[in-house]
Amino acid sequence: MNGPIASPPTPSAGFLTPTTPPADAVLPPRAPEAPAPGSPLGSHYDQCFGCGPQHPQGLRMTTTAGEGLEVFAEFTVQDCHQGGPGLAHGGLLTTAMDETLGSLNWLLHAPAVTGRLETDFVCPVPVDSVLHIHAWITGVHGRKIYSAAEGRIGGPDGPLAIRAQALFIQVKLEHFTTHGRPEDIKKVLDDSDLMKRARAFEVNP
Ligand SMILES: CCCCC/C=C\C/C=C\C/C=C\C/C=C\CCCC(=O)SCCNC(=O)CCNC(=O)[C@H](O)C(C)(C)COP(=O)(O)OP(=O)(O)OC[C@H]1O[C@@H](n2cnc3c(N)ncnc32)[C@H](O)[C@@H]1OP(=O)(O)O
Repeated sequence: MNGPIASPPTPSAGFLTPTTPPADAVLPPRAPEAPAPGSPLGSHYDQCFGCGPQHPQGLRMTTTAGEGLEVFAEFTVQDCHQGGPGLAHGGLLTTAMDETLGSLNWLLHAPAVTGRLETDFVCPVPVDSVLHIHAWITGVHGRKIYSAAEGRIGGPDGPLAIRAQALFIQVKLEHFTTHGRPEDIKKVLDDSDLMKRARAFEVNP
């Protein structure tokens, strides 16, 4: 409590990479293997906190392909998602946005991980609300995939509650096999269904 106030640490170099695409970014065509508009995208990994159907505490979100490079998802805010009394925790709302934005990778057939995710919380989201999320790709530049999303309460035209922009970076499947906990990777490698889903992401040469 005594003595001079320490000066705050400065962010390390490279921290402020934008989530808006550069002028020479492109909007690639939807991958030929991408699920048809209106079809569910499925879960990329059954233990994923966002979409895994086997995750005991997860959000179990499902996402639907839209036209072009867009997807739609719904997230119902439950008792266990509270931050303030009766209100959704902002971090969980961000997770729902991350999950939906990540699902855009199905449309490009490219495994990618979140590099940067920015979220604006526009209004509080009460428990029992259904958040309708719309996410779309705003540009691709090399391995960088830029995207944006909006979440509205109660319906696709409901009040805007949350806005996000993200930068995903394309990776090879080795990203997961190299860095993931070995026993979890082994389970995926030993499960032909899971592997089929993982391979469904790989870009055809
Ligand atoms: C066999 C088992 C498979 C099982 C899995 C199956 C399928 C999974 C496939 C896909 C998943 C699909 C859907 C997922 C849906 C939702 C889930 C939510 C997603 C997440 O929850 S995912 C977890 C959080 N996420 C991370 O855990 C990333 C940690 N991180 C890293 O792993 C590295 O950091 C990496 C790989 C990002 C980059 O590393 P790297 O060595 O490959 O590339 P490098 O550093 O050279 O960067 C190349 C260019 O990107 C720029 N760049 C790099 N990083 C940046 C950053 N953070 N911000 C801004 N710009 C960045 C550089 O500035 C450079 O730009 P430039 O080209 O202009 O120089």
